[in-house]
Amino acid sequence: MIEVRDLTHRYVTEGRGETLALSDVNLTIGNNEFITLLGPSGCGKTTLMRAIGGLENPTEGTVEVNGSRVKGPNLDCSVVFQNFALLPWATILDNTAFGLEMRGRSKREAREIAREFIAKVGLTGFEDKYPKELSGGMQQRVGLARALAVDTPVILMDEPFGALDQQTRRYMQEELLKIWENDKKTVVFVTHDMEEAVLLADRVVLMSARPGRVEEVIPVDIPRPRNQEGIERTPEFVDLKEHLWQRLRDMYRMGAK
Ligand SMILES: Nc1ncnc2c1ncn2[C@@H]1O[C@H](COP(=O)(O)OP(=O)(O)OP(=O)(O)O)[C@@H](O)[C@H]1O
Repeated sequence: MIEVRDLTHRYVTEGRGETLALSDVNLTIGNNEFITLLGPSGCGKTTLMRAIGGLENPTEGTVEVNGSRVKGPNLDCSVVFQNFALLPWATILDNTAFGLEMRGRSKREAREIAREFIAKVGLTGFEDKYPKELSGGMQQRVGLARALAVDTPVILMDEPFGALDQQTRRYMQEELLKIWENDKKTVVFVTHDMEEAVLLADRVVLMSARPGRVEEVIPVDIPRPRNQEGIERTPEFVDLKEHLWQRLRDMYRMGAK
């Protein structure tokens, strides 16, 4: 369970003043829940995700993960970044094994587990390649394998498919859903794509324009397993998308005034 209480975050940049990124955010996320954070650009989605992972120390308020207050990088969470964040000098196998070694596994054990997760994301045969030899979609599969391999109860994903072309993105969304449905974990997934937010989520957390607040929490009661083609035809999907679009459009209009 993740408990975010009264979270406010201000970035202070020397000589350029302060940015109030989040204001009084409250949110409870259940175990094994898939949450998407959606909101206008710059509303603080990444900041909230980083605060949950202990990568950002909030100005006010608290985050608890499984009953423990987060005070620094949190070993209960693994992160998948938009730009993959792979080590360019390490092979796919070593990139995937890295987090396991950091958590104290022997090299042999880490590599064994890494191979299993490389297979899960469909990259068997690429273990000895380097990141630059792989397409963007394949690199992000490595990012996913690395995050899954450490087997944390929480996975934080910061627009992980944002840099991919539309087809690859769709494929990756479906792969992620399959993996998550087989081995559920708590996922906090940042996106600015309404369709992606609805396709993946148990609940969509809609945030207001900066300073980010929780504007609305919207349950997605569309049955799983889901895929893009199937879901697009459901009236629930169409209605949710329309609702989100109206809310976001209002926020952009307010921002433009
Ligand atoms: N390290 C930083 N120093 C100063 N300001 C920052 C820093 N990181 C983020 N900000 C500012 O805080 C606000 C929230 O940023 P954040 O990246 O959390 O938003 P976001 O909703 O994830 O944005 P986007 O959808 O554009 O990726 C923005 O105005 C951003 O410019």
